[in-house]
Amino acid sequence: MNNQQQAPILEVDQLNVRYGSFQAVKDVSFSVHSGEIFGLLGPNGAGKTSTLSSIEGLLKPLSGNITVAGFNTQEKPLHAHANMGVQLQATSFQPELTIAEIIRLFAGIYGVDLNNETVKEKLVEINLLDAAGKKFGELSGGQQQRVSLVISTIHDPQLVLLDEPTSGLDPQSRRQLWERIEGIRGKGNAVLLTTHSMEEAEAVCDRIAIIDHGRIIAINTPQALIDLHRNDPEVLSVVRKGKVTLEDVFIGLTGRAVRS
Ligand SMILES: Nc1ncnc2c1ncn2[C@@H]1O[C@H](COP(=O)(O)OP(=O)(O)OP(=O)(O)O)[C@@H](O)[C@H]1O
Repeated sequence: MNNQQQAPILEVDQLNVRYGSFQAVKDVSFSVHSGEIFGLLGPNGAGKTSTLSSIEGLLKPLSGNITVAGFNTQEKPLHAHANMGVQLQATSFQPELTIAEIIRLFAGIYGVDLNNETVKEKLVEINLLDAAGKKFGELSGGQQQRVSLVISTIHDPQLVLLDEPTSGLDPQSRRQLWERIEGIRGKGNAVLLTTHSMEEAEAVCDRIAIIDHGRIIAINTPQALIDLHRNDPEVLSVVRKGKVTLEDVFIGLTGRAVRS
């Protein structure tokens, strides 16, 4: 049985999010399966973070159902949360704590028993063993991202949620992070990420959803989206170097206008 036939690890059904009178997410439905990296792509303000925050339980949606590992996030939030890992922003970490202290602290929060040897293994995993005693605030952006990713997976969750995990990283750090994200998939777990990078979406995502003005306008593999839309007049009108790319399809589908 392939993973698409199993029950999805994440199911978002008819999600609607409203801020006051403004509806940011409109009838969004999609599912993510074990062993899959799924990307949410969309212009600024499209509703990606609102969707992610609803899954994480940080935002109460107007309507819709979300299940994680079979648990409804509103009815069984603790069970749902136990099965997800959320990448925290750098500002969520106390800058005066060392990396080793942060790993121990979050292991405690997640109820994971780490001894000195397993903390060391985590540090080796993110190439930061030599920096174990460094304060978080002294790390580079790339190093902070690596710490943040290891924290989000410390309890080996079945679903990992990453909001623009590689923004601001140099190509080397970005590649390294891609490999770590692929490592999560390699263990049979699932990743839902948001990104503005079409290169990233093509390189690591098995499937992507393009979201615009709060609605999903396409879901497919990156290659299938290119193949399906390569002859659309809107796509052809934005092709730059003769070969249709995912970015051409994205701009063809979402329009050229810069969002506020
Ligand atoms: N707390 C809030 N109150 C009012 N409006 C909000 C709030 N948070 C988000 N919005 C609006 O909802 C819409 C969707 O925002 P969201 O952050 O989900 O988009 P996004 O796709 O993640 O954008 P970006 O790529 O810029 O991060 C935007 O128009 C935004 O201005």
